[in-house]
This record gives sequence, structure tokens and C-alpha cells, in this order.
Amino acid sequence: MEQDFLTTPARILITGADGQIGYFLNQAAVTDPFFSVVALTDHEFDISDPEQVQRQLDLHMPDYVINTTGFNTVDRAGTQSERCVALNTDGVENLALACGDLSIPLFHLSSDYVFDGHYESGYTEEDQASPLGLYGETKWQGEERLRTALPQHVILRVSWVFSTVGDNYMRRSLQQAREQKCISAVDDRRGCPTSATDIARVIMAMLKQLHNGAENWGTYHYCGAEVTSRYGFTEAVLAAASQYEKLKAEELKPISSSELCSDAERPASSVLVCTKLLNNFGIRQIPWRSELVVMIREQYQNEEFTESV
Ligand SMILES: NC(=O)C1=CN([C@@H]2O[C@H](COP(=O)(O)OP(=O)(O)OC[C@H]3O[C@@H](n4cnc5c(N)ncnc54)[C@H](OP(=O)(O)O)[C@@H]3O)[C@@H](O)[C@H]2O)C=CC1
Ligand SMILES: Cc1cn([C@H]2C[C@H](O)[C@@H](COP(=O)(O)OP(=O)(O)O[C@H]3O[C@@H](C)C(=O)[C@@H](O)[C@H]3O)O2)c(=O)[nH]c1=O
Repeated sequence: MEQDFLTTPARILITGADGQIGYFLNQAAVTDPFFSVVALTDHEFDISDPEQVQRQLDLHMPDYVINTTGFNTVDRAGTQSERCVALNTDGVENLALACGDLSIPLFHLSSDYVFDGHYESGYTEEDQASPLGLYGETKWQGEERLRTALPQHVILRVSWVFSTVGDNYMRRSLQQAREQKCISAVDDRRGCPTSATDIARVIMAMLKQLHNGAENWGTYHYCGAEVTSRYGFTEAVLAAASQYEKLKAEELKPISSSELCSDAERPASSVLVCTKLLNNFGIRQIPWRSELVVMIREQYQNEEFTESV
């Protein structure tokens, strides 16, 4: 039966709906008439349980599954390796196999940490993955399981995600700047911060084109425009936040990553080249700085609201 794309919304099922990307994707998609959304948290839909995956897909029969789950605590991947594998690798395969049985395309998020960080000029989708730690390794294996199980997939690799939701670098550095006179940030790791709302925009734009018949399956990169370091990003966080309050931090000290003792190994330069996304989908990068200004404003608005109730 031919589908009427102009009147029939695309039914999307979002996993990990209360995580950073899941939350903002749900928020944006529910107000867009193009989509009909089922958004499930880990309590409602545990992707590490194959029977539950099957049951939820049979129940909702979406047009697309968007997997925004992940074990993302890079420093704890080694000590919680079972959970990390169960979520980032086996869970992705559970979804891919169940989606395959029902001919549902799977949209999955992966990471710049699949690369070892030696290419200063940036990584394209063609470059060889070579993860440095367990987090990156489990993300890479998850990608590979998906490629093997289900040709109708999108893997979108993103980097350095920030938002007003959950535990992330932006919120942590803001908290540190409120509590400490001197804070430090590493200046020898290069990458591109990306806001969760911007990623939601990109996912929705890709889905619209796929749903309208573009057969652009495969692996893509997306990140905010402008390469920086954690130091450069922290500087921008402090500048934006100081518009709203007098922070305790008087000094931001640049340090090298070797000065952080309990730190997992991370890529030195994990810049993602996003030309393929532009060429295949016409989607452009947005500067992370403008997104950051909006996120910081929202952070203060949310805090004001919480204080007033
Ligand atoms: N954050 C980043 O900087 C980057 C993230 N990514 C990738 O993007 C994706 C989304 O990241 P982000 O939004 O930051 O992640 P979050 O950690 O904010 O959200 C992940 C969500 O997955 C949920 N979850 C945990 N276990 C399960 C499970 N067994 N079944 C279903 N859901 C589960 C978590 O629930 P709970 O909170 O209850 O544990 C949480 O809501 C991940 O795949 C991540 O690897 C890629 C690059 C950078
Ligand atoms: C404690 C501390 C850390 N750092 C640096 C060291 C390290 O590079 C980084 C650690 O912060 P985070 O844990 O937020 O960053 P990290 O876990 O490296 O973030 C990664 O998460 C995963 C999920 C991804 O896929 C990546 O794209 C990336 O966003 O911060 C400082 O600059 N100053 C500090 O005081």
C-alpha cells in the first residue's frame, strides 16, 4: 500500500527518552506534525533485554526506532564493563535484530571516541576506527553489529554533547565555577562541542528526508562548528554564565591531560568532518557557541523556575 507522506506522520520510537539527546529529540518531535512519537525511558524499555525489545516493537510498530541510549561514563567503562557492553554493543544488536525482523529502520547514535585521535585534520566516515578505551570500543562494536544485522540503518556519530539535562561537561564546569576560586581545564584535547538540541534538529531533518524516500542509509558525522579544547569550551561557559551571576571562579587554569590522574585515555583530536552529511542531506553545521549561549540561558531559567516552586 502506498503511504501518503503529506498526511501520515512518521511514527518514531525513541529509546533512552530521558537522556540528553532523547529528551530534546522528544521535545522537538512531539511539536512537529511530521512525527508521531513514542518516547520510552529505560524503565519502560530496557534495550539489554531481547524479549522486552521484541515486545515493545510488536506493540508500537513504529516506522523508525531512534536509539539514544548509551553507557556514557567514559571513566567508569573499565570498572562497569559488563553494563557498558550490554548497553553499547549487545543492546544495539538486540534492537538491530528485532528491527530487522519487522523491517523497521534503526537510527543509532555513536561517538567520536571510536577514533584514536591522531588525525589533527579531522575524521571522515571513511577513516579507520581505532578506539583507545572500552567506551569507544563498545560503541564501535555496536556500530559493527548494526551494520551486519540491518542494512536500513543510520549511524550518526556526534561529539562532546552538552545540554541542560543530566550530567555533562557544561553543567559540571558551571557547578565547579560556582564552588571553586580556581578551576582547571585540559587544553591538549581538541574536539567540537555539540548541543543536544542541535543534534535533535539534525536527526529530525534526516528522518524527514529518509521518510520521503531518500535512500541515504549509512554512517554520518555531525558536530558543532569550530574546533576547540575543553579549556576553550570552559572559557565560553564561564563567559556566558557570568551574564547571569557572579561566579566564584576567578581563575581558569589550562592544564595538560597527563595532569589528571584518574582519567581514562581519550583521543587527543577527535574532530568530525561533516561534509558527507552536507552532501547527502544538505544539513549544515551550526556554531556551538551560539547554541551554548541559549543552553546557558535555559539553565538559568530552569533554576529560577525550580527555585520559585
Ligand atoms: N554525551 C556525549 O558527549 C556523547 C554521546 N554520544 C552517544 O549519544 C547517545 C546519547 O547520549 P546522551 O544523550 O548524552 O546519553 P545520556 O547518558 O544522557 O542518556 C542515555 C539514556 O539511556 C538510558 N539507558 C541506560 N541504560 C538503558 C537500558 N538498558 N535500556 C534503555 N535505556 C537505557 C539512560 O537511563 P538512566 O539515566 O536511567 O541510566 C539515559 O536516559 C549515546 O549513544 C552516546 O554514546 C556520542 C558522543 C558524545
Ligand atoms: C575533572 C576535569 C576533567 N577535565 C577534562 C578531562 C576530559 O577530557 C574531560 C572529561 O569530562 P567528560 O567526562 O564530560 O568528558 P568525556 O567523558 O571525555 O566526554 C565524552 O563523552 C562520551 C560519551 C563521548 O562520546 C565523547 O564525545 C565525549 O563527549 O574533561 C577538565 O578539563 N578539567 C577537570 O577538572
